[in-house]
Amino acid sequence: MPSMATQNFRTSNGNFQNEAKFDPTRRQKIKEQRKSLPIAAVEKRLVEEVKNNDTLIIVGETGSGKTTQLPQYLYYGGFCREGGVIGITQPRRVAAVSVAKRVAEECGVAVGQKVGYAIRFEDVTSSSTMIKYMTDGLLLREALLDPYLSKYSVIIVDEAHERTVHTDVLLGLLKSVKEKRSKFANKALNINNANSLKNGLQEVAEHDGPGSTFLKPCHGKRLSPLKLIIMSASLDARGFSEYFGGARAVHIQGRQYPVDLLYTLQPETDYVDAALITIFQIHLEERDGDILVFLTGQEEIESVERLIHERLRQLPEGNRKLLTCPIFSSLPSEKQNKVFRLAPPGVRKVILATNIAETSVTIPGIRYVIDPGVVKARTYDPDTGIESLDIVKTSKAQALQRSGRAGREAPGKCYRLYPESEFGKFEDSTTPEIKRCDLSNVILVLKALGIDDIAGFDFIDKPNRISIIRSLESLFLLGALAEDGKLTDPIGQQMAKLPLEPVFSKALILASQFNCLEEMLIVIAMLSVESIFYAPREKLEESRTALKCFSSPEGDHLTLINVYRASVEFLEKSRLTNNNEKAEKNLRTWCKENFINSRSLSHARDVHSQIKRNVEQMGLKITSCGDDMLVFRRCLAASFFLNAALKQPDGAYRILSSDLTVQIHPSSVLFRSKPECIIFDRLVRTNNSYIRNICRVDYLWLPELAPQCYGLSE
Ligand SMILES: Nc1ncnc2c1ncn2[C@@H]1O[C@H](COP(=O)(O)OP(=O)(O)OP(=O)(O)O)[C@@H](O)[C@H]1O
Repeated sequence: MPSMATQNFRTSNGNFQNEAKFDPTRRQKIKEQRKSLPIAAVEKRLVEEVKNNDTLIIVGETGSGKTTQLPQYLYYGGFCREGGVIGITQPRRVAAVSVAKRVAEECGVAVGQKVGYAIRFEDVTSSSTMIKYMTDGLLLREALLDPYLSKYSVIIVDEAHERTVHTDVLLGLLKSVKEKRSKFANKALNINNANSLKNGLQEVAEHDGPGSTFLKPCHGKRLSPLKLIIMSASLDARGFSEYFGGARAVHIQGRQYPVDLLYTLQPETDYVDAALITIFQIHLEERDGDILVFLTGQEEIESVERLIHERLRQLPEGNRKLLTCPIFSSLPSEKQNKVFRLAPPGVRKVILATNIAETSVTIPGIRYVIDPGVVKARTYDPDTGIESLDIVKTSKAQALQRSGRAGREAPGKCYRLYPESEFGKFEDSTTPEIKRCDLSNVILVLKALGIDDIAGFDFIDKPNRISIIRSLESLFLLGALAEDGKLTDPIGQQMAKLPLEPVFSKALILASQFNCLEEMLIVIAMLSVESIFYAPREKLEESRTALKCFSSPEGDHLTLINVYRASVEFLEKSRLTNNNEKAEKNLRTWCKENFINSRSLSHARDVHSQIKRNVEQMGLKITSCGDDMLVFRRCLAASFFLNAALKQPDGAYRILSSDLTVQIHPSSVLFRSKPECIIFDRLVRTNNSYIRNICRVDYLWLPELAPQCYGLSE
């Protein structure tokens, strides 16, 4: 075994990362696999292209090796020689984590050494990290602390075709950072002594205008020009090239293995049923290989999982070796990681995934992909200010990405559950998310970066003007923006520092004034994860009885506090007589008995410690309101006032800020009691518009605590 120093790294949430594995046979296999990738043939040319061009657009087939190989080529090509880091952004956490793990393995190091990743609430990097995978949202946050992104020598924006709101904002930001760094480097080249270097820096800062924080290069290093690479398998290279002033675009030819595309003869009326039939058809008729099925959400995935198990029971014993593996964004990462493990020999794995498995990831073993051609996408109605999730058709680019999850280790097949003629009618690419989402968060980040003229920001696609106005309005009402549109000090500045939705950040800041920050930290952590409670259909009554032990007549927020505190109390007691591992195990059993999703709860505990650290760093006072929950509810009303609703004679609710009529979701503890006035956390649209996470408030508190919204006009 080669001797190489390995070290365990602790993540911010205290977990240890995998140690590097040095199985020589596997290393040899990986080495050969890397050599056979289409991108390997053009390694030298690609490095030259990056040397010669400050902005480069790379388009290459799915699986050709862009995400895993290019950063390594650049590393060996000398792009980290002066200590610069190669940063690669991904739209999704699961891709950032799984690709970093793969590349670390290819390099023979433990994750967190030379190769690491950072996602919200989890940083697995160290001072020796030179290749860093991260989500695009995380890089945006880094820009708040280091506006020149000075530690990076190269930034690769991967899967740019997805056009997430973060990718779009990042592209605009990187365009300007790149120009400034080039200007800065040119200036520095012309300057011979330290004094004039200082003047040169001053000049750049003055040119950048008031409010610029770009005076000093960070980390005490000289800034070199930033190399920017935009990458995807399905990119409108021309549009991106134009946006970057005629940037060079290169195409990597060839794919690793062929993928056969199969279409249905007729349109399917029930895609879930069609998916089920196809799963079993493959399972019973096709040779070895795992199946990846794209579905639209957690509920659909869980129901398909149940149906698969039901149908399996009807098959002869020998045909039952089919293992289901769900993956969706609210699933805790340890569970998400399960899909990357190979099934035992002789067992076929069927992965039921949302579009989080659509790009970048390689799931070992996948030979078959089932694509119903639909996806759940964010939509935003600027007239009501309401954001919702709707099921829509995928674009051609998405279909291509989905089929590209097969054919990565061997030839594959993609079953499209629609006729070929339908495919022709799909949009070429997905509508950029920035055109269909609430912009408050983005605006807050841009303002914190000193970009005040939001409408004038150089977006690759401009968002809707009404959406901008609406989001500016809500930030103003939340007290984050002053009348001149600038971030307020300290509220707006503090809100921008927290990696949370603006309303959550505001709630934490207000809670320190209301002396209930301890309670609010718990609530925000619990609201940041999904499905704390689970209610299996076959045990509905039992789960309802369990919930009653925690439920508060005041609503879901207080109920969540009760659950969190009861779990902490249980864990502390258990630790008195057990070691930590056993105590955690006991907690999982306690969760199971109480129909609480132990993984979600553990995720909430991680989020809690992270945001607690954040508010402590900001100097906020963490105190408890004790038994006086009225104070806490008043604080909720003062924060979530934009989500206040009044009961209507028919039992429905009217949202005061938009006049929209909604129903309380059946999962709420207030579903039956239906108080007069409430605030809620989120709206979900299925056949009905439902509000979730609800707390009873007093109608009269609204004009008192949110006069900017509900004050009586004179
Ligand atoms: N975790 C893994 N296990 C096994 N093979 C892997 C793994 N990750 C990558 N590979 C191999 O490396 C190849 C290249 O993957 P990579 O993600 O770099 O491709 P890509 O061009 O970025 O694809 P995409 O456009 O789909 O993101 C895959 O096709 C696969 O053969």
